[in-house]
Formats: sequence, structure tokens, C-alpha cells
Amino acid sequence: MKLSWSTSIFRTKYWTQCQPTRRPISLTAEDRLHARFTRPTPSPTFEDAGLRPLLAQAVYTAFPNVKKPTEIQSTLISNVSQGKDIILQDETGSGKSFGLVLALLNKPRMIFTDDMKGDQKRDRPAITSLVLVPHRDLAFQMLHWIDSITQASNVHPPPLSSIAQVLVREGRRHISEGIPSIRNEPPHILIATPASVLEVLHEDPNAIHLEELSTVVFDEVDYLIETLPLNHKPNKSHIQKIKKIRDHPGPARSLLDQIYGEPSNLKSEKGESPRDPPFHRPQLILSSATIRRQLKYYFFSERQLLDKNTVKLRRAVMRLHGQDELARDELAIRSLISHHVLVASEDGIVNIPSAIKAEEKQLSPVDFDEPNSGPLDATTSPSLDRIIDATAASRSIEFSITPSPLNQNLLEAIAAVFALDVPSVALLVIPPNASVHRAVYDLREMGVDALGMDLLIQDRGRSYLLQADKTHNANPKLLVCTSSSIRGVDFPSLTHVFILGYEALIAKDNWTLTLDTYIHLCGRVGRFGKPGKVITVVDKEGVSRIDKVLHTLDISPVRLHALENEA
Ligand SMILES: Nc1ncnc2c1ncn2[C@@H]1O[C@H](COP(=O)(O)OP(=O)(O)OP(=O)(O)O)[C@@H](O)[C@H]1O
Repeated sequence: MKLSWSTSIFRTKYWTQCQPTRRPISLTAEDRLHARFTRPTPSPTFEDAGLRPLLAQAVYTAFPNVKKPTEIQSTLISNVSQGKDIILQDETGSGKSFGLVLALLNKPRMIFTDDMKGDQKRDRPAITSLVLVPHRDLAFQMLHWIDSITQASNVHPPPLSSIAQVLVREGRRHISEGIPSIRNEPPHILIATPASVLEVLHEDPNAIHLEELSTVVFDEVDYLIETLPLNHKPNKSHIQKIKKIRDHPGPARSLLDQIYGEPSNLKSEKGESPRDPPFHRPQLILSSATIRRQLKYYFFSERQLLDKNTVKLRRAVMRLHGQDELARDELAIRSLISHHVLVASEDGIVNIPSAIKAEEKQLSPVDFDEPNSGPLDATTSPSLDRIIDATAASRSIEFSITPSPLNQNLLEAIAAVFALDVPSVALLVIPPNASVHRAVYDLREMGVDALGMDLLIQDRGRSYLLQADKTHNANPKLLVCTSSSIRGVDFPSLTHVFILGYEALIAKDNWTLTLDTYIHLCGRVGRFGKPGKVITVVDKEGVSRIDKVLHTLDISPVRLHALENEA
């Protein structure tokens, strides 16, 4: 039986809305009590926000900590239902992606009626929404949320593949392996990287009917679509960079052109815009914590894909120098994160000279013993440990005979703070050109239980990390990755982000992107009211550069308690 909160028939120009199907929801007695007595009545519920009651109930069952929508989620859900184009900008970890997933699940399923031979007609479900994400881990995170909701929606839940599918490059699996599944059973929601969609369309142009889509979402849009800061007096190098982006558009720009038409075809000969009926144009949703002016300029002016009717859902994000004014209370969530910088050298590890004492910043002490409000219970996974051991062993001979290119002083500083301060799971972000496997090897030699993010390829590893850990773990883990694979990812049990050297922040030789990279790396902690620490470890040369980043973002680094007795 298909899970559909509502069914609709789309036939070239018109919709016929059918009655929503009523289905029982498997709520435990405890859930019912919780729903009856603890859901705050005066605040809007997900049902008030427009979520179908059965879907809302499934959300409460799957995620007991999710009791009501945030203000932005409420507005988002109603605007998505109305088919509006939306720019969604809120802080990292404020529930944008989660809200989007709910809003898309809530949309009526697209069903096309095909004319067959004679007078016969055939209903054909189509992909309703295409969600574009920068990397596979974010795709699987969304799928995990949808799976949990689907499982909670019915005693006999429908196959997940009918609700959502993921299309990404994964290990040795060829992307074309996903084509039969998409063709035979088009999901309500397809979550994909732009490159994988293009690759599939190249192999089979009929695998995904872009012209039938109802909604297209660009999550982490500023990462997917490269733009340069607006510059009224561009120099030669700036002009060259613009030309390069235009001549060699990335996969997201190319896909945008395929879905919405090339910029040169924007107006017909009669001067009609593609926004005018009868042209079917999918609703466009852009989401990120960091959407800068140049990206808005691209969508509004250069491509004319958005206009004054676009709904802008926005709370101020971190102060972006010279652009965004920030109200004090809107920084509240940020105060949950403390920022630290350590300088590591042959002489030892010290706090950066500009670091202030925690009291001066009026930081409340970071208490990681607070119960974690993540969605699921913790499970320790013995088989995950076996995967880690096997992966580490496979490279150890090679690495044991070659000197490490990584700065060992920085790694040792991270290993020391990790041992003293991390209760369960921490993240280490290394420079883009550094080897994750090598960093994992070096850290394991220092006694750290490190693992590469690519372990998420394994299902066990993925579910382990996506679950919340309510207790201190006897064997804390350090996840190693580069900044490119971490945008938007939500690890409920994460408490610390380590950044290995200033180089880990450098993005495409672009200062604005470097600032945004810092914001997004920090954003892996301090999510939805949980505390977190960001610890950047630099060598002496990196001090002034990281100081400049923090100063621009109006962040004061705080002395790290773990090193309080330093000389
Ligand atoms: N209404 C809610 N109530 C409680 N928890 C929520 C709610 N909405 C989302 N969350 C939780 O908040 C966490 C962060 O959500 P999400 O990943 O959607 O944030 P985000 O704004 O997309 O972050 P980023 O900008 O880093 O992509 C998730 O663990 C999610 O389960």
C-alpha cells in the first residue's frame, strides 16, 4: 500500500484533488500521554502549520524531541504548500533541512494520467520534488529522517523507495545502478547531487522527467552554485574568474539550465516570460545559512528565476562583515558555541594570545552531561568497531614506512584535547588536499579512536553516527573529513569540531568562501540548542590568519579550560 497523505492527478494544465486517505498511526500509550499533556497548547503545532495530521503524528512518534515547529518551519510549510518560490536562510542547525523534508513530504503526490490506446487511461506516479544536495552524506541524512517518519506512519509502512530515493556516487557502485529503481518506481522525493542527476540523464534521458517536477530544492545553495562577490570595478583577475564560471558552469548551474531553460531563452519572441502560464515551472526553493548578495543577484537579476513574489524566510545569521546587521537576541543560539584557538609547536601547546577568559565572554559553562535531545536512542555498535579496525589495518603497512606529510604538532595537540575533553564523538576537519586515511592512521598511532567519514558508506557506520548518544562513551570517536563532505550534516551526539590548521578553511582562493566555511564547520555543533566547542589548532604562522577570520566574524576566541595550567 502506498503512503500518501493526499493524492492528486495532474493532467497537463489542471489538478484534481482527492480526499486524503485516513490511516491509523501506531502510537504507544506513552506517546499519547506525551502528545496530550506535554505538547504546549498555546504555541502552534505542526498541524497548525499545515502538516497533515497523520504526517504530524508520525513525526512526533519518530522524533519524540520534536514537539512543535520553529517559527520559520511553520511559515516554510505553508509557503511550500502554496507553491511559492522561497529563499530560506537561517542559522546552521536551526532545522532548515528537517523543515524542508517535512514540507515536501506534505506535498500532494504528482500523478500523471497517460492516454493509452483506445480510450484507456493510466495513472503514473511521478517524482514530485527533486532535492539537490552537495554530497551523499546529507542525502542519506534526509533519507534517514524520511525512513524514520515512514516507519512511524503505519503498522505496515510502505516501501521507503516509493517515498524517497537517493541518487549519489557511492563507492564502487556505478551511478547507473540507480536508474531502474527510479524508472520503475519514481519516488515522491528524489534526493541527489547535481552531478549524479546529470550523469543519469546522460545515460538515460527518460530516467528523470525534469519537466514534470513540482518542486526543486537547492539545499546548501551557495555551495552548489559558485558565485563571486559583486564588484563594481572588477580587475582583470576578477573578470577572468567570472568568465571561467560562465564558460565552465558547474553541475548545479547546468542542471538549473536544463530545468528552467537557458538564460538566453528567458523570453519568448512575444516577450512572454517563462514564469507566465501555461509554462509549467517548478517551484524553486533555495536554502543555506549563508546566502550572500551575489547569489541573490544571480537568481533575481542575472537568471531572472526569482522575483518580488519570492518569499524570503530569514533570520539574521552570524555577522557577515559589512553586509548583515545582527540583533543581539538572534545571536542567542551562537552563544552555545565556544570558539578556541590553540597554537601548537615544538615548544608545546598554548592558547592563542588574543583568547579571552570564559567569564569575560559571559559564556555559560559548556555542560555535555545535559541529556541530548537528538531524535533516537544511542546504540554502541560492535560491528562498527570491526569495520574501523579493518579499514585502518588495510593501509597501516603503507603508512608505517612513509613519513607523514601532516603537521604532527597539530595532530598531537588535537589528540591531547580530544583525550581530555571529548565525551562521545568529535569531528576533525583537515585541509582539502590532505589525506583522510593518513590523518586517521597518524591519530590511531597516537591512541585516538579515529575513523574516516567515508565509513559512512557502510550502513552500520551511517546509522551509528546519525543517532544521538545520551551517555558518555567509554570509547569516544574522532571523525575525520575535509570541509567539502560536511556541509549540512547533522550528528546529534557531536560536541566538538577540531580544525587542523588555517589551511582547512581555505576555499577556492576566495576570502568570502573561507569565512562561510568557518561558519558551516562551527555549525556542526551548537545545533538546536545543544552546546558545542570549536577548536582550531594552528602553527605560529597561522595565528594572524585565523585571528583575521574570527575578527571579521566578530568572534572572540576563548581560552580553553583543558589547557588552563599552561606555562
Ligand atoms: N522543530 C524541531 N524541534 C526539535 N528539533 C528539531 C526541530 N527541527 C529540527 N530539529 C533538529 O535540529 C537538528 C538540526 O536540523 P537541520 O539539520 O535541519 O538544521 P539545518 O538548519 O538544516 O542545519 P545546516 O544549516 O547545518 O544544514 C536535527 O537534529 C533535527 O532533528
